Amino acid sequence: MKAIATDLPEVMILEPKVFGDSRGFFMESFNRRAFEAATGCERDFVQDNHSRSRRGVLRGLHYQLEQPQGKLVRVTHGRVYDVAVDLRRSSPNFGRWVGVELSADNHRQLWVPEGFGHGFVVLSESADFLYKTTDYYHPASERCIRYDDPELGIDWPVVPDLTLSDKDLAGAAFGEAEVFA
Ligand SMILES: Cc1cn([C@H]2C[C@H](O)[C@@H](COP(=O)(O)OP(=O)(O)O[C@H]3O[C@@H](C)C(=O)[C@@H](O)[C@H]3O)O2)c(=O)[nH]c1=O
Repeated sequence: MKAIATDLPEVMILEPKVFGDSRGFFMESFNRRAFEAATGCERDFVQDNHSRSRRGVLRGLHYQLEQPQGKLVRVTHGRVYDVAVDLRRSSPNFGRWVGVELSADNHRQLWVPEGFGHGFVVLSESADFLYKTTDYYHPASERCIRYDDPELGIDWPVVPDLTLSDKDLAGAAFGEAEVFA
């Protein structure tokens, strides 16, 4: 497992060791010890999620105010551009974001800790997106910030015909959103 820093110190790219041979490949997609060594974070992951989306689907930017979730995210089919935004008012990086391409080919994972907003857009014909979370789904405290908030200024790749859920279309402006202390 190789850890690669991003511009936000708490957000990390993890690259599992991939063993390829004539049959295909093998990798440890999660190893608690390796995760802790790479990130310095001790976590109990309690939920695994899997979504499938077609090209141009954009999900985000999501977070839960209560039961905030750390997310270890990856793609097993296709390609996405994945974004994490620091939503902790006390952070020197409050409002800053990082974006990383995750794909079935690059096997990259992104560790998005609690206190960050998260979203992605699908770049391939379809994408299977898998992630582990450190707390349970808590719809009552789920929040969404608009992906295209001008203050955040996320540099999303250009993908024609974006598709968003009604919930995501109704996302809050960053400046008006309830965020973390
Ligand atoms: C996220 C989630 C959704 N659901 C249900 C609620 C709803 O009926 C259906 C679809 O939910 P959503 O539209 O919220 O799914 P989606 O837009 O894929 O939400 C996800 O987006 C990405 C970007 C994240 O970071 C995740 O944490 C999560 O918020 O699935 C669960 O049962 N458990 C869950 O953990």
